[in-house]
Amino acid sequence: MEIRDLHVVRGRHPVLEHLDLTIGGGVTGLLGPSGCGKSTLMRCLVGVQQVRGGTIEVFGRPAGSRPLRDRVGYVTQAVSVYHDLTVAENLRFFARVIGADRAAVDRAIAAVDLQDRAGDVVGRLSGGQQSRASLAVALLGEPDLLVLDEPTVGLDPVLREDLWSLFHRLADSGVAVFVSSHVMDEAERCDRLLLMRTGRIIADGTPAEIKARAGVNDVESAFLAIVRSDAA
Ligand SMILES: Nc1ncnc2c1ncn2[C@@H]1O[C@H](COP(=O)(O)OP(=O)(O)OP(=O)(O)O)[C@@H](O)[C@H]1O
Repeated sequence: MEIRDLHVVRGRHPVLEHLDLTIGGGVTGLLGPSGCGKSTLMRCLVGVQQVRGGTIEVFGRPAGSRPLRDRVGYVTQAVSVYHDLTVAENLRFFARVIGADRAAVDRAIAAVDLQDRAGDVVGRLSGGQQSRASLAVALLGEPDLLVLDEPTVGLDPVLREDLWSLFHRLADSGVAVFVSSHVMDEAERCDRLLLMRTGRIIADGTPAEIKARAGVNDVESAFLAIVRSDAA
């Protein structure tokens, strides 16, 4: 994925200013405080954000273009499955929409480890299970890129851990996973970490590299140190 000179204005304010970024395989984490532009950047990658300037290419095609429809999965912050349908009913419904077969439904449910709850109505599942059901929908088309906007928000540490393990299993199977979070302790789970602040990427590297560069032991301190040296 190649982003060049991306410029986005939302409302009256510039949100992303001349952003350049290349994203590859593995689990890439986008971390930064609320409002820094993470969702906006993700919306650009999936091609649903109006941009003022710049280019965004995914697998060599313009973001959002037709050939990418099955290749990019996107999970927004809101749970995007029907609460009054079961997990399996949701998956079968979305499979019909995108033309995926029955086997894809079973594979997606298995990938998020919801086989035991496939017959349960989504509204009666836990938050983490609901997030996994949304993720299963995104997996239906067997995407090569998964864009996940704060998928672990509001989940307890055990469920967050489960989801991160799932992201790594997906990445190991060849899916590029691009995931945002504003929880700094999740940073350690990323293969590559992008720290974002007010529409700019202020650090880019493995968690170990970023900590070493800042001379600190945790990503939160690294973030603060980088912000301070940036301001100085
Ligand atoms: N629909 C909108 N219209 C105008 N401005 C918007 C809109 N959505 C977001 N913004 C602004 O764009 C900026 C970036 O928002 P964005 O949602 O990308 O941030 P974020 O880092 O994803 O935040 P969060 O972690 O809270 O989801 C914010 O200043 C926000 O106020």
